[in-house]
Amino acid sequence: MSRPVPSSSSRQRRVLFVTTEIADFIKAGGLGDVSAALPRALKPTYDVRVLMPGYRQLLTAGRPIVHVASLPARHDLPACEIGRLLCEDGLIVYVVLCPELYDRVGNAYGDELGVGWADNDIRFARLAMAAAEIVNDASLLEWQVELLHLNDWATGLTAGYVRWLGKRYVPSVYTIHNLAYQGLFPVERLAALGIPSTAFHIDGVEFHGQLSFMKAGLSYASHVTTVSSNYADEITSAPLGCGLEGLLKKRALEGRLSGLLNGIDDHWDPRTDPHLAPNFGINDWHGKRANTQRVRRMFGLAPSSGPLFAVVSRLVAQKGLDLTIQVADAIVQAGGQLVVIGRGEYVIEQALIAMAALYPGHVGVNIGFDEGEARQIYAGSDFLLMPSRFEPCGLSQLYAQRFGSLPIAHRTGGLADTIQDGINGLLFDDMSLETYRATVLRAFDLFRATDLFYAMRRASMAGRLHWRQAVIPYRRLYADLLTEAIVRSDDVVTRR
Ligand SMILES: Nc1ncnc2c1ncn2[C@@H]1O[C@H](COP(=O)(O)OP(=O)(O)O[C@H]2O[C@H](CO)[C@@H](O)[C@H](O)[C@H]2O)[C@@H](O)[C@H]1O
Repeated sequence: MSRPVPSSSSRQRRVLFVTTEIADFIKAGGLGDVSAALPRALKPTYDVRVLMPGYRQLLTAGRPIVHVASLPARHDLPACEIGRLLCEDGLIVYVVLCPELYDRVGNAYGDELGVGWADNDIRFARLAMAAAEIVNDASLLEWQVELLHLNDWATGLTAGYVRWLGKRYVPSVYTIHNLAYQGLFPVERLAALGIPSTAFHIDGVEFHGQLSFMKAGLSYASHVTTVSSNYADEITSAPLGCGLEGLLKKRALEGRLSGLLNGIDDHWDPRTDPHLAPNFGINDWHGKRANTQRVRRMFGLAPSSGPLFAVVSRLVAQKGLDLTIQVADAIVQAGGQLVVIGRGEYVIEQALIAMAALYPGHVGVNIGFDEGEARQIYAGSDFLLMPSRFEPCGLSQLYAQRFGSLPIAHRTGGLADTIQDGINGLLFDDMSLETYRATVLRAFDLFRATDLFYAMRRASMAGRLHWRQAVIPYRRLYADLLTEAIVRSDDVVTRR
């Protein structure tokens, strides 16, 4: 309690960014990257602080955590402490300290084998309730939250708790990074989680007879965003609306659904990335080739002058790995090679291992999650395969482009917004094996047309979608919501 809270300019408005991953400490996918980059990009303008669960990865990161507040048990949510951790660059991360819920071996959502924790409703309701309590009681952290920014289903209940417990209106932004994960639980859990039964209706948290954390966020947040404008459009109808298209369409018509494209930050730069040997920039194709040879060695591939294809992915149905497994033969027959790093569903892992066994020396698979290796693969590959069935934004293709690896992707979601066919990658329109295979074979022609290939590589490396630009619409949205809050708070006080 004794450490002084680093002061912020009094003119900066206070934003609590609630998330379940941050790449500094724990990352399961793109949410971890965004949670590390977006609050930092906002910091020059807003006093943004992060709130997240006190996973083992944070407790053992070697950074001091100062206890700043205690919260009582509520319903079946255990009592917890709030700790404050200061990142090296000054970003403040508040940590919900509740060892029985978070101090476990595994990732943010499940055990080492990827099996979701059975008490995830309690785990993430505890996080959401902590956020709402911080919003409600300015004395807790001696820092009055003026705006909440929530991310994905695991934080969705926060918007509900703020409304149910709230003494004042606090505007909230709810960002959908992936609508397919909804956080559905049996209705019988309402009381345990402290959700009023009156909220269990079609305009509240009910989804086909179940409790939906995702829907709490969509129903109660002041504004919903997602991570590309194309995906924002796609989710207002079936099938990508995942059953929530009606509500999302309504939010869109109210002007309360926006697609704000993700960016990438300075850490993703082949000229300086410490994982690469050697570093390289645009036109240093010799340096890039040295990284290709290194990846071949890492995966035990034979020497080759053909193109190297890569996959860096969570291994889930969304990412279309089944199709990539079916084009492996065409890649090898045409003189190419393929490397994969990924972790996820057991069936997909096993199918990839079986694929690698069929093409020794030409296809390599690493079942794992390794940031350094992922970066080496982006740097060493010529093409990144991303036949996603849907893709809210996608960061892998952006990293690949920056590292001079041309993405080959399905024209969907953020992939369509960030890849220009024939300029900085290749796109195919329909999600069929034939079209995908034809596009992969197109890549071989491109690889042989050296001038065009290098021109595209240059274009992809130069086209930087940086968080410095990507943050601008978030700043505007925050400003609009804060202005609107002045009016709404009077209204809420009158209604209560
Ligand atoms: N085996 C492995 N080893 C090391 N690193 C690995 C890895 N597998 C994946 N990664 C890394 O995980 C991240 C993946 O991010 P993406 O945005 O491409 O997809 P994801 O589906 O996780 O994110 C969701 O949220 C983000 C953020 O909004 C959206 O862009 C996206 O469309 C949505 O599905 C990248 O940083 C990638 O390098």
